[in-house]
Amino acid sequence: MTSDAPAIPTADAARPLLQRPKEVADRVTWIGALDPALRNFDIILKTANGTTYNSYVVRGSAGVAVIDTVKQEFTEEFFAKLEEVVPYDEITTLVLNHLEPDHTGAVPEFLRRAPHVHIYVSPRGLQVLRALLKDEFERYEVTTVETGDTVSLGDRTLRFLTTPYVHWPDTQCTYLEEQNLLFTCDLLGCHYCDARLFNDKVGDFRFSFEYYFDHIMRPFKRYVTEALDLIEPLEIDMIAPGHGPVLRAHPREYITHYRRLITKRLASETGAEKTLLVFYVSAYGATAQMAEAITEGAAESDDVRVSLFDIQGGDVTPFIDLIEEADGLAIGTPTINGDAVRTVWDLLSSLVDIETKGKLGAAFGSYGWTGEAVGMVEARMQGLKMRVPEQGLRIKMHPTGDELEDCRDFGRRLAAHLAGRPVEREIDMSALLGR
Ligand SMILES: Cc1cc2nc3c(=O)[nH]c(=O)nc-3n(C[C@H](O)[C@H](O)[C@H](O)COP(=O)(O)O)c2cc1C
Repeated sequence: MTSDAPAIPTADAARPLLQRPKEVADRVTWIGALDPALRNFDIILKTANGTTYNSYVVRGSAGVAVIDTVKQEFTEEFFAKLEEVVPYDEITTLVLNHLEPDHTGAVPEFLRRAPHVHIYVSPRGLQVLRALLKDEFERYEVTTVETGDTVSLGDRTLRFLTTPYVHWPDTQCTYLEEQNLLFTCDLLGCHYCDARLFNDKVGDFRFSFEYYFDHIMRPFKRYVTEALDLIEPLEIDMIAPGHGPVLRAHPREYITHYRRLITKRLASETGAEKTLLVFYVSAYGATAQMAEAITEGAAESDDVRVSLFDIQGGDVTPFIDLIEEADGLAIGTPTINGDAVRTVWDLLSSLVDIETKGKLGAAFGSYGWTGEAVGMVEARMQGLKMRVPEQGLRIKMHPTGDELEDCRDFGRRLAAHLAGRPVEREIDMSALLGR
């Protein structure tokens, strides 16, 4: 063997990349876990590339902080990495940017091993931490922090930024001042597992980044905007999220891209100020007739643009962008076996991805004898915090000529609600006269 022959790898060195800690910046070390086989996250997300649970150690001259931990099943792997980087008695600080179990699974055991650490969470995080630790909570020193609060590690300073609802109420970001490094937890993260870790080294994760935004951040756009307002003025050399690649190449591009995703709007050709979408399903055409008459009535006003869609048996996901931008939503369904039709439930359940609070909602449909479906759709709309100003319109079997006129009136009233005009109602003289 010549002297320059490759060294025989030791068992340690043979461990796959990132079964070891990895330095991401000067005295900042990644000690997270890779989960390449994961195909479904939080029940709701597809994770074709698996994910990572990112945790970091920051070493200062007078203290060592651990930022977030990992999902419970990766606890041992996490401790193996942590112990390579720092002995427990040197750790002074535990920062929990977000208390969701995928970042706090190792926290109870971590605190048993390092009970002396000082924990920093947001005020809302405190409630979740209490629920996580139960009786053990009282044993630990916990401080709540808000935007502008700092913790000194000697020659390193952690500054906190409260960023609620991205995507849990408790979320915060932590900024390592001396290195312009922002720990964002779920914000600007994504489910993408690649042991090369850095955004300039891993495969193409753009799809995962947008998919994560669409399903995790999009329902909270208002809050994400506030969070971006808070972090944008910072000098940022690196963004270290809780999932997916560490963003060291062009980190600000990712913030800009979030802005683009938040403000994305479809092109509109009309000058109408408000939009109403009418969706329906219909087995025998009765609800379809109602939908057409409602559309006709609503479309009489110039200030509301009305669109009609038959969604029977179809995939509803293409409508989500449209619904997000619409001001109002009317949904028609017959009652079939005491329920609304499945496609209507699909549509309603897919609305969790967008903000529906305050949008106008209305339900209508034909029925034969019990007619529960309309009330169910209304209840769901109310559950989504939509404004439901008109009682749902139900018609027994196929509508008569008069009933079709009722549908047009219903449409006219929906348009008036949307445009902020006075809502005219026909006065029921027989009711007034007590007949
Ligand atoms: C399979 C089936 C089940 C039904 N179940 C109910 C029911 O539980 N309650 C009810 O009020 N009407 C029920 N109906 C009656 C329909 O709601 C009624 O025919 C309605 O007019 C259909 O509207 P469409 O033409 O828009 O589909 C049922 C109809 C079918 C075909």
